[in-house]
Amino acid sequence: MLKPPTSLKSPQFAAAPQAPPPQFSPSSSNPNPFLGQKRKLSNLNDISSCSENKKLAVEFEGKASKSIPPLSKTILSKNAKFAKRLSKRLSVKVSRDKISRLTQKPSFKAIPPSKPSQPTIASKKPSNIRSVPPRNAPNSSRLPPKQPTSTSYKRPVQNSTIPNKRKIAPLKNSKNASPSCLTNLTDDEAEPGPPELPKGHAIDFKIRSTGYEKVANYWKDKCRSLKSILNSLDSSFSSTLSLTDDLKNQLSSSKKELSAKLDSMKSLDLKISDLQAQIVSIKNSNQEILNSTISSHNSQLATLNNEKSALQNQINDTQLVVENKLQIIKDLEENIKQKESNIGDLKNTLAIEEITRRKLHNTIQELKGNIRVFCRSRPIKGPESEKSCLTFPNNGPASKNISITQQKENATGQSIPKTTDFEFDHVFLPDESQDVVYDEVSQLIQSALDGYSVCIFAYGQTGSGKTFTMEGPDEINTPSDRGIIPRALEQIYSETLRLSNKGWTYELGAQFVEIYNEQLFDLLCDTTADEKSQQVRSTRKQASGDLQTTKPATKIEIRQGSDGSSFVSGCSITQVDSANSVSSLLTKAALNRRVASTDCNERSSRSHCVFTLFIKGKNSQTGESCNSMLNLIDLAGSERLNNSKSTGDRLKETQAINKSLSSLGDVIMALSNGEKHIPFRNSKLTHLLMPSLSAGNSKIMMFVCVAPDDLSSQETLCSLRFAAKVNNCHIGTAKRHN
Ligand SMILES: Nc1ncnc2c1ncn2[C@@H]1O[C@H](COP(=O)(O)OP(=O)(O)OP(=O)(O)O)[C@@H](O)[C@H]1O
Repeated sequence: MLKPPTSLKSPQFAAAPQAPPPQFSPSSSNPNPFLGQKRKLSNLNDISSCSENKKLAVEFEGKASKSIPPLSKTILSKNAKFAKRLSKRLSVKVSRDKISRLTQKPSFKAIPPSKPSQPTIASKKPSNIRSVPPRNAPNSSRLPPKQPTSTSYKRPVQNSTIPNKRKIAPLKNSKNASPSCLTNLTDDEAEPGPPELPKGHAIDFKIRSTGYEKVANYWKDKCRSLKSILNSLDSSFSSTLSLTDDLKNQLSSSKKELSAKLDSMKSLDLKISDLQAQIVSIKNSNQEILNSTISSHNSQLATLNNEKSALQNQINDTQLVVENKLQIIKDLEENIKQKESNIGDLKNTLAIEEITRRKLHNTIQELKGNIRVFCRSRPIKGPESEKSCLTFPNNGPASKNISITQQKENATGQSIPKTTDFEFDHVFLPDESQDVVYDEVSQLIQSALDGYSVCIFAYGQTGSGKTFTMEGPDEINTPSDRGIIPRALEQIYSETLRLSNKGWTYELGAQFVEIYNEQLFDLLCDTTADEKSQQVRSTRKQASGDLQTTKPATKIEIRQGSDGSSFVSGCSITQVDSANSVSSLLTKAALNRRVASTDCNERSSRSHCVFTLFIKGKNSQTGESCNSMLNLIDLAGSERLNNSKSTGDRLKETQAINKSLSSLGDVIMALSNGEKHIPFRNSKLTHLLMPSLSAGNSKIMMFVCVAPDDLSSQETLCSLRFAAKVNNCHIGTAKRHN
């Protein structure tokens, strides 16, 4: 809030126009009526201006005093100071002291013409109006010395008062005149007016006129300075008015802002009331939710308490049941102890029964013959399908007969079919699966686990199905494709696990030897392919008589032990202690055999493969033990030398094969005939199989594999004749090896 300028409220400001002395009123005695009239007009203007200023000051004080900016405040302050000074000059110094002195001069009558009273006035002029000295005022220093006043002269005080009162009266009634202004004028009226000048006195008149002229000039200057002051005041008031207008504008804008604020306040009040209503509604809804939640929780709590009591009842019941069960368990434990003792007895009985079973099984095998010959014909291939030399009389599930028909020329040169019939322990038809074949073999495998040495041969010409029967096809897609060797290994391994429940523990060691050109090769060795290839090349050169071998082959030899038993030195034996080891060793053997076949043409057909499984078992319960061998032999092709028309290396291969096959026949015949000397050492094959083929030690099974095509009829016939010869052998009962 800005305060209005205090100077504008001062009563002295309004007193400024009261300066004119009362002695200048128009009077009939005034020798210069023009000057008196001018003085009157000037006083009126001053008073009017004073009233106007007062009016503006009051207006300013009433309306715009509350918001004057600092600049206008400064201007007003300056104006106020100036007005204050002006008021002092006019009201105090001029209107009272100076003018009264001028009017109280001694009577002109008493004053000599050479001593006018004007110098006295000039010498006592106030310092503050020094800036406007009367132009004709004589210098006080040059004034003549003061003349003594005449005693005859008296100042007519009351006469001079009346005209002044008459002149000021309208100002009293002026609407804008301030009380202080009127008061000052009244005080001046109380002073005595100027003495009337004596008439007809030339010298006095001259003196008086000179004095009046000086006073008039003095007041003229005063009026001019007052007018200039008045002009400056007008300009300052005009600026104040413009400021007032600005303030009015600001006030109106503030009013607008205030109304806008009021409107926003109203809207805020509305929002607040809405929010309060929302709060109340939310409080109510939350209270409802809380109440519902509390009630639901209370109901849940009640339910849980019911469940808890029910569970407590169940626990009590369960504890009773548990106590009963514990009692039952005690009874059962006693029963178990009793049963365990019974089981021990039964185990002993079972072991005895197992011994009995083995004996019976062996009896059955002996009744079947310790040399058994099975015949298996492979299926007819595409080009051979037109004609087959084989027929199967008494075709059935247990067929034993097979017939081969050949075209023979009679004495007259006519082609006459000639059929030769053979009977074996079992004849497998071409479409019979590997499973059916293995069913007949598995009983003999069981004999190997029971402690008997077993030899299973696959004999036949090349391409008749020997490898298919012993190992399976080249690509085994399903377990049913597998041949005798993988199935036998699997059976023995699983059987050792089963027999472990009966106290048996077994050690299984596998050996896989290839006999090529009367040389032994280890198919389970870790020899690299290069070493194997070198080994094979060396063997081929040795076989062909070229002694300049670059690297000697790894020597695998059959040696005689101190106890007379033979064994293979330098050949690795792989422990079979898991199902994985069974498959991995067969994979390794097939890989080694394939590498050898690459360097030696058709080697797989020209070599014997002997898989030997060494079985050592011990029964911790019965104290029994067993030590046996299972030999699974895939023989080389049995082509006749004359028919093969081989030459060179192939001829030597054929000769070596025939030699070993005939040695095998000779050994079997010798065993059958009961001869004292069995020619095991005539070939590497029979020498290798000597421990298994020794008299009375083995169970022998031979698969004679035949091809059904006409072109192979002669070789098929030879194979069937060899098998029939073996089938007629009786090598006595096999001995069990403990
Ligand atoms: N019973 C059978 N059923 C189906 N296919 C057979 C059967 N026997 C043999 N074969 C197939 O006949 C072909 C020759 O068989 P395999 O190689 O076993 O004869 P092999 O007598 O071992 O010959 P090699 O003496 O040359 O080794 C193979 O393709 C084989 O899959």
